[in-house]
Amino acid sequence: MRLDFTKMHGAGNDFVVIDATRRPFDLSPQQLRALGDRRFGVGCDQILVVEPALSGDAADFRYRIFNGADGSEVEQCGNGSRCFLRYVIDKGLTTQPRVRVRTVNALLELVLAEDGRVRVDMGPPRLDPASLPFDPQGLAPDARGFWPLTLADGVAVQAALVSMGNPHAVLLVDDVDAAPVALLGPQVQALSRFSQGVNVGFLQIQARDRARIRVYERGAGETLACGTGTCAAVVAGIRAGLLDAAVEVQARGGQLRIEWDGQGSVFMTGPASTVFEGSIEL
Ligand SMILES: N[C@H](CCC[C@H](N)C(=O)O)C(=O)O
Repeated sequence: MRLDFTKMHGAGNDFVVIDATRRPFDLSPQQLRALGDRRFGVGCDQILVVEPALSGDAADFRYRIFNGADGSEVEQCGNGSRCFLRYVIDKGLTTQPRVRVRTVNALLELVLAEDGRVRVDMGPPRLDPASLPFDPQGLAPDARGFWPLTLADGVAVQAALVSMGNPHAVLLVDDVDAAPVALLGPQVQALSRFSQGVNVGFLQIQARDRARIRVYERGAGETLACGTGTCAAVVAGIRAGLLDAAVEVQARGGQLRIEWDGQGSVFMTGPASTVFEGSIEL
């Protein structure tokens, strides 16, 4: 089948976007993997599928998210949500600068800002282990909300556990450039306590309103940016008393602004870019 797509990125986290507003989405997991393959397909971190809202839903659209490396469907994608808004505006699927979109487990509100960035109400973080899910059996978090994890080789790490609709484990590091992301990321993901897998974030705090981050994503490996991972990391830093309520975070692919008042929604502001249009025979 021939498939038209749009290639986009949000701070370097890259996406293949598919318009399923006029014809039902019916790609198989192997077709999704073929699409996401960086050698034999288009290549992307995630595939975003834009669908009409269900009738009677408060949302204006639905959008589904699939990890590019393994075709797994996931609950949330922060950088993807910004690209989703850019896409529906540029494609004339909406004339509104403010759009509500339903994902698997959330209703997000997105606004196009004057400077072309997109601000997303990501909803509140969830901090109970069951929301990731994470099996806390025999463990308890420290006063800052960090849990002791023992990796397969006996190495002990401390991680804050935050759900943004998808699961995140956040480690504090002194220098993200020196952090052993490719080593620790898979080792944390391999823990059976994360029965649905986990995204592993590495947060370097530079000031109370400035940080750097790298994320080893579930179903994608290290990406140049991870919106939900950045939200989760700032929530962890605020809860630990290390960050203020508004933080500029530098990822390898770009910068995101994260705001959280300590109890309500997390707000993320950042870029969304279209790279090219294409079609592929799947
Ligand atoms: N790999 C993530 C989904 C994409 C999240 C990320 N690209 C973002 O911007 O939030 C997961 O399996 O939960």
